[in-house]
Amino acid sequence: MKVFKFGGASVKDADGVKNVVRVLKHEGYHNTLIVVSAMGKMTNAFENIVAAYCYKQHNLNSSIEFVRDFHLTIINALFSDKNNPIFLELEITLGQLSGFFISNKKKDYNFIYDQVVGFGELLSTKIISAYLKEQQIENNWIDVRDFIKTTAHFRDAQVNWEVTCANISQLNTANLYITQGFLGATNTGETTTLGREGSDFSAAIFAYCLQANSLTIWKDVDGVLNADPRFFESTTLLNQISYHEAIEMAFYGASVIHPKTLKPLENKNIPLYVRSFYNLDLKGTTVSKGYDLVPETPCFIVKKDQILVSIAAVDFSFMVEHNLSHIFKILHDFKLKVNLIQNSALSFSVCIEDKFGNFQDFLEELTKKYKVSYFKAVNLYTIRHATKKSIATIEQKGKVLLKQVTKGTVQVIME
Ligand SMILES: Nc1ncnc2c1ncn2[C@@H]1O[C@H](COP(=O)(O)OP(=O)(O)O)[C@@H](O)[C@H]1O
Ligand SMILES: N[C@@H](CC(=O)OP(=O)(O)O)C(=O)O
Repeated sequence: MKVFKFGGASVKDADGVKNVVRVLKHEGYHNTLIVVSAMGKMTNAFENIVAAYCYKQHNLNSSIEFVRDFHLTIINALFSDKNNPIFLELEITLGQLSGFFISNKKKDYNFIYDQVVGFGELLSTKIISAYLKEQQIENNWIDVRDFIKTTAHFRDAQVNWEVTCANISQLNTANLYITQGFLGATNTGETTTLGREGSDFSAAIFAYCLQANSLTIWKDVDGVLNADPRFFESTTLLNQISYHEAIEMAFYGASVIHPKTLKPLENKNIPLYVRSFYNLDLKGTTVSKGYDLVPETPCFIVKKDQILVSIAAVDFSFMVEHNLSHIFKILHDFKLKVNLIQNSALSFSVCIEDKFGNFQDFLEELTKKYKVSYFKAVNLYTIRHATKKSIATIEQKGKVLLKQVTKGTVQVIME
């Protein structure tokens, strides 16, 4: 069996959905399970619905209307028969969302978030499944929440591998299935999510439990490149990457593959293909056992909008274990993601990402005990397989605030 994953970018409009059919016809679609994300940027739109409901940040009805219009435009373009059941299905699904708001008694933001954003994947898969049927491609729509079982850590649920694999192994590998990325469920049936951009991971879970022959992630780029083409003018396609190299790249922030995707594949030696959904003749990138990097070339990863914080003790005492463990506890308490650390005798620098908007509260807590200075909106560049020339390319972009060199990897924070 093979597993395909189509992300939001590949199904952002009606042409994207038509292109899924083209891919399936080109590649063959028996013995295949397809994992799909919410269409385009719909997860962000559902986040706005959550904010409207929880914080009254937007108007709830108009936020839901926006999502409804977006999907309606797509199905209007896909289905000429306006009696197709998908039109009713859209209303029923959005009715379930409104029903949740009426019946919900819980105040937990993370719980509410997961119950709401999951509708993005439910809608995208229902629409694609209906369109495949319309195109005479018989397929089985399955609800991933019956298969991937997780802990109740809403927004960052951990997979219960044993139960999940037992569920998934019930699938008939001769069929074509379509299911949702990003979602799971607790054993009492509440929807959970695996973390933003987690659909790659969902696809890897299916590949692992099905002992699939391969996982293919279809992208709007030719494969994994040596840099994000949005930020670098000239890039090189990487033909082959080892699991280990890919894990390192994803860990440092190469957003083309979600970091959790690779380990399950490596454990069962399942190759990952990253291919262009535009150009089906290209081979793309293979991530597998074997050469680390072909061609061997410096790889650039950029993380934007970071904060560089320098911390020193007020009494000029050394920054050693007890200070550091205290600082890490505060970082953890405020859910700040640490992307780089560097320390000297008297100061400790940390490059952080403030995903949840907690930086001001963190600062207040930290300044009770430490002298703190910081630079906001800095960029963190990581160069794997760095050469003198590649480092110079980055350093000429502006002022270097911090540089760290470890074997083969150079990290530079630029103002
Ligand atoms: N090293 C890289 N190689 C290729 N693409 C990259 C890389 N790093 C970041 N990207 C970006 O990842 C994008 C594809 O990922 P994404 O938009 O999240 O797709 P999807 O919605 O299908 O998951 C590309 O358009 C590209 O800008
Ligand atoms: N829709 C979810 C999950 C996901 O992985 O999406 P994508 O495959 O489009 O990155 C998100 O946007 O976070």
